[in-house]
Amino acid sequence: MERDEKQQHDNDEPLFIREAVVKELLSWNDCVDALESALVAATNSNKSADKPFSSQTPRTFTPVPGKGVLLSMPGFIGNYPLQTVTGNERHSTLACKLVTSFSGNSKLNPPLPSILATILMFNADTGRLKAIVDGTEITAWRTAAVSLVATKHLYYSSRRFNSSNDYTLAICGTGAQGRIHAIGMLTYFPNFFSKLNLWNRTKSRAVKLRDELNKLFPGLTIAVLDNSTDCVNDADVIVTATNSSTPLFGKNDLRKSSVHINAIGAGTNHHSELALDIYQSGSVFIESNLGIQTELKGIEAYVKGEIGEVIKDEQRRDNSEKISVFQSMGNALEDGVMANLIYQKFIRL
Ligand SMILES: NC(=O)C1=CN([C@@H]2O[C@H](COP(=O)(O)OP(=O)(O)OC[C@H]3O[C@@H](n4cnc5c(N)ncnc54)[C@H](OP(=O)(O)O)[C@@H]3O)[C@@H](O)[C@H]2O)C=CC1
Ligand SMILES: O=C(O)C1=NCCCC1
Repeated sequence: MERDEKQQHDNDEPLFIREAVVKELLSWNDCVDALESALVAATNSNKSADKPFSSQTPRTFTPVPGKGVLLSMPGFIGNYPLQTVTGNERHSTLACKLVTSFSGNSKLNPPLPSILATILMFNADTGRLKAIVDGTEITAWRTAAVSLVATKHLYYSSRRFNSSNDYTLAICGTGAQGRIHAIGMLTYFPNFFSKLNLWNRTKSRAVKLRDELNKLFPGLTIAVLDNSTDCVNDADVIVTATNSSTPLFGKNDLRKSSVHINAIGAGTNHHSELALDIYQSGSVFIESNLGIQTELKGIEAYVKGEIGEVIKDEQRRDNSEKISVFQSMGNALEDGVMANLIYQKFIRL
């Protein structure tokens, strides 16, 4: 099957990379490295011979009344470094992700993921369609891996040599994103977290995830909490991944002196999961300024900078502040580099 697919590609027909193959080719270290490139490129829109750069328009939202929404996410990333089996090479990628969000899918029998995606890759010199890559698993992994990048640069790197790694991770919302964030955090930062707190509106789903994680990470203490405030109370690193349109917790619910939050979910908007006092007292970082005017409309907080600037060390968390927030929205550049990472691995299989 795979040989046939590659044969087609040799005849200049677009390649199709299906979900099962994508899953086999994903790894956390590769994802984090590739996404750091995308996030750095997001900070630079000027064509450059030696630096990564990008070109992007805001994504569009086509509502399907009462059901869901279709997003189209085009983006170009130029001259970015990507590690492949043949070494560290420079790449340029033109891609467009089409992604649907239908929150009722979990109630279907059998259930479907709420977020389903396809990524179209084009030849960046001619515009010709080069590959169609299943984007559902890529969307799940890349969203979690961008949170890993934010957590690494805003929290982990200044603590990784501490002698006692007894940090607590809290996950509010144990759907597809909560699950993959738990697996990503515990795999990419090994032995950093000694405890995991889980909370979900429907408790049985948190219990199911606890049972799965107990097998994957023996020795880790995992607690399932009855409410979101108890879940975050003793946490050092927090992930929120729900459709909640009202805040899950506020600043007074956090006991630790230094806390990093990755806010992933989108309820009414992308900043409805956290109370206003968290945004107003913390350092807030985003993926790209492009999203501020459109998708962070109404956020009553000062956004300190883009994660790409933190990676380049041009922006930092102010460690005198108790809280840092990575306000995730999702960005087409991330999907472009991820599709290319999978494409490059696939053609060398
Ligand atoms: N930032 C980004 O790049 C991305 C963001 N997302 C967003 O992340 C969120 C989670 O996505 P995903 O995990 O794929 O979706 P799932 O459908 O798999 O999970 C949804 C989760 O949200 C919970 N939830 C739904 N409504 C509420 C509510 N009113 N209050 C509290 N919890 C609620 C569900 O709880 P229950 O089990 O009780 O139904 C479940 O835990 C979504 O908002 C999605 O749009 C997704 C992909 C990328
Ligand atoms: O970036 C994405 O992909 C998504 N972002 C918001 C919710 C739907 C998927």
